[in-house]
Amino acid sequence: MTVLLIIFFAVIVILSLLKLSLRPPHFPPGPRGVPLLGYAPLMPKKEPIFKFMQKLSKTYGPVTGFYLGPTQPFISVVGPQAVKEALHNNDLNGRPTGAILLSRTFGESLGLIFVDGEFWQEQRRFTLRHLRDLGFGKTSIEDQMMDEINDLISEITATAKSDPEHIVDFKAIFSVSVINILWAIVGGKRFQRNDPQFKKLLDNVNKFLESGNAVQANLPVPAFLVRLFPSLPRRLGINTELFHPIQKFIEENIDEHLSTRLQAEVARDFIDVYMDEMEEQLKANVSTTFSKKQLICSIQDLFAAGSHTSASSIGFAVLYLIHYPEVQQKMREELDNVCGDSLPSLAHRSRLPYTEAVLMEVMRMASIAPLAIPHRAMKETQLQGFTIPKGSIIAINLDSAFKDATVWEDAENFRPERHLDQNGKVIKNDAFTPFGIGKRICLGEPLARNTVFLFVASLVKTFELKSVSNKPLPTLEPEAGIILGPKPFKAVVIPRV
Ligand code: HEM
Repeated sequence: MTVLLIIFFAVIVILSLLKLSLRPPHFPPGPRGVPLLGYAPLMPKKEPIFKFMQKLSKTYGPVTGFYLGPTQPFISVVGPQAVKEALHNNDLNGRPTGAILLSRTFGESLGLIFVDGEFWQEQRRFTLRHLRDLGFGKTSIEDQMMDEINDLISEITATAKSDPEHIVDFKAIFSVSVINILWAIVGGKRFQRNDPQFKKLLDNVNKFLESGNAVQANLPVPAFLVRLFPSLPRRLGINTELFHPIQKFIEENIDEHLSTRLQAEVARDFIDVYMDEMEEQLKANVSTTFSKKQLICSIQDLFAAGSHTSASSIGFAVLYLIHYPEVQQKMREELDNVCGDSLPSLAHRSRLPYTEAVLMEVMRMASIAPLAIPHRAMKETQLQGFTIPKGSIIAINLDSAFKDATVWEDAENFRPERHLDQNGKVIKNDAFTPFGIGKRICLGEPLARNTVFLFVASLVKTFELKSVSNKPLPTLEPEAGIILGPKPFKAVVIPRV
């Protein structure tokens, strides 16, 4: 083993020296790193990576290139034009396959997020089709959403009433509601808001997404080292062990589905649909991408991508509305005019342009997925006139497009009106792509949009949300991480009569 390690390190020293001096022709400009480790050790530890990359672009331009470790090219894409070009370039549709990331999924390329090629296409197409059939983004799931919203409203009302100042703690309050909507489609079950086991699982997802960064996750650590030292990803800031209890929970649910499924019974949810397909393909004896492990990892990905993102968006909306009470009031007036005495529904949505504009502005300002999810060059390709080598990791800075001064007037200010034309109709700016664009666009976009709309609109219709008197306004600065969430905050909640 010692000999193996010495040979391994000798090879990477040589490769590193070669790479640092010999960048491929037309490689994007960027900083040089140190031998062996590339630019990784020079990256800031405290500053958010997406902000640091925006700073680099001021020196090197919209496409910056450097090496992580001795052999891994890393490309940072900043600004609306470069971001759009990168997202539409199908050669950049791959995902990183490094051993650190794979340790999330049993050391294999499984799931929906960190897979690519034909495997990804088949699994994504199947998942999207069946989640849609089961209610994703459709009004058929609206009743379920409204149950969750009513449940949340009851809890917030009870908490506000039990406090003499009507103060409610908004820490992690939305996650269970949001995941219950997803889980109704995937696993056909609902969890109690205070179920400690379920809360712990969601907490693990949040911890994972709030730790680590796009650079550490892609350090080119060889798989044998991760196998030898399973805690290595955690030590490098990517705590993939947090997913172990989630995988166990998902597997138990799949087993329960198998044991309770009656012959000829129609599929109850996504787990049933998936297991049916798997069985059929196994019976037909064809080579298949379907497996129980893949189902566990797909559900894990839906969990990871779907809970913290939607919950953070709702949390940020509440936070911005506390900071901008006049916006909150204007939104409430529109909701009262259009919805009368009832809670907002999806049918009202097209008649609520101001509410829509507020939600768009929250997503622009909060920019919860500032670097999208890293892409990978499937083959050598061109971006903004530069050559991107095969295998490069691409960090696409969505946040930079949301704040670009050439596209947005007073970009740093919260101003929902910017999303409306003179007639008060919603307008869509090309640079505003919170769910990404192109083939890798967010798989949960319709569900997320409906969820965030119904929750925020219902909260504003039901409550007046205010800052706590004699306390500074809660910060709008996000909790750092791969996905940005609001820092824990409290607000005064006055139920409207
Ligand atoms: C407000 C909430 C959400 C936002 C802002 C958001 C944003 C994003 C973004 C920016 C990407 C990466 C696009 C790229 O790499 O180019 C993504 C991917 C993804 N999202 Fe979402 N998302 C949200 C909610 C959800 C929900 C609710 C689900 C599932 C239930 C979901 C599932 C996924 C999946 C599976 C991917 C990977 C798609 C692929 O690689 O093919 N997301 N999302």
